[in-house]
Amino acid sequence: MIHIENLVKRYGSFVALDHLNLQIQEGEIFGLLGPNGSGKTTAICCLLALLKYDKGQITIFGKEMQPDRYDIKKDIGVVMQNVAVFEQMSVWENIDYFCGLYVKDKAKRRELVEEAIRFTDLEEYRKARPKKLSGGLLRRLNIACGIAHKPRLIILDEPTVAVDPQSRNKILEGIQELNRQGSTIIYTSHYMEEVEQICSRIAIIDHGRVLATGTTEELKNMIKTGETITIEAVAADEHLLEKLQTLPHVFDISYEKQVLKIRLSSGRHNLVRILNFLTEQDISFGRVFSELPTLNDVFLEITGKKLRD
Ligand SMILES: Nc1ncnc2c1ncn2[C@@H]1O[C@H](COP(=O)(O)OP(=O)(O)OP(=O)(O)O)[C@@H](O)[C@H]1O
Repeated sequence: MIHIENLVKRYGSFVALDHLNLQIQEGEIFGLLGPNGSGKTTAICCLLALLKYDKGQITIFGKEMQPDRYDIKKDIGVVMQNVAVFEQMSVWENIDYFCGLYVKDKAKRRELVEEAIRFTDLEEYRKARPKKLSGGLLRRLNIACGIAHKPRLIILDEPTVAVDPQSRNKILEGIQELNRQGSTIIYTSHYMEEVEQICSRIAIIDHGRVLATGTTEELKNMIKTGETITIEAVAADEHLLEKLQTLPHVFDISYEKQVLKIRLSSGRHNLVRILNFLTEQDISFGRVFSELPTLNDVFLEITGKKLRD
């Protein structure tokens, strides 16, 4: 559905997109995951031909994207990071206005507006003006305005930033429902948990480049970490840490404030082996837990830094 090839965007001498490549298939919830400033919004703005770029090619629905390709744009719904609604209009009127840019038939539009209101759970606020709404409700209104016309492609740029947990869950459930109803979704975020929860495929980006693409499972399989074992309240010395380092599958150990973190490549019986070893050495310990890799581990291994750095 979307091909982005070798996209380069510079702001003056600063390279915001550095030969970015993306392929998005129809029916996906595609996550663009990257830290603040990695180029997500710039990529979206180039994709929509809202920004000129220096190099590269973009096709959407098999057609080359240009600023005046309204035949492409009419099938796209966009929810940008900053809420953009009219203060002087009610919730209902705002959604009706934006939907009216695409749907001229009044009866059909009424149906679509009602559906968008139900969908974002804004029924009791339909007559309210935006300034009476909380941050979370305002974001839901912003989403309703972007999706009411039921576009084939929906692009959401960090729709859950600064949103309360209740609204956040509603937004995430809503996105999955839109996808089930047939829309392809592009979802940008720097929250790895959200991306992991809803996206069928993910591109990890940093410094305007795609570092890795795949399903969550595929991304996790690309890295060395298969399991992280954390052991609390353990008194370890250099000697013990050195011995632990020689156990099978162990490739990284950190020890701070009596908390031992051991990263291992995948393998069977890792946890049992570590605990047996500590018992043999007569080392006491507190809580123990083993975690499978997260997208943060993927990001950490690929870039050497945490996603929220
Ligand atoms: N108009 C501009 N002029 C100069 N630099 C810009 C401009 N817009 C963005 N940038 C820079 O380009 C880089 C990419 O920004 P962009 O907003 O695309 O990142 P992002 O991943 O969407 O981050 P965020 O989550 O903070 O929005 C950042 O370093 C940003 O400071």
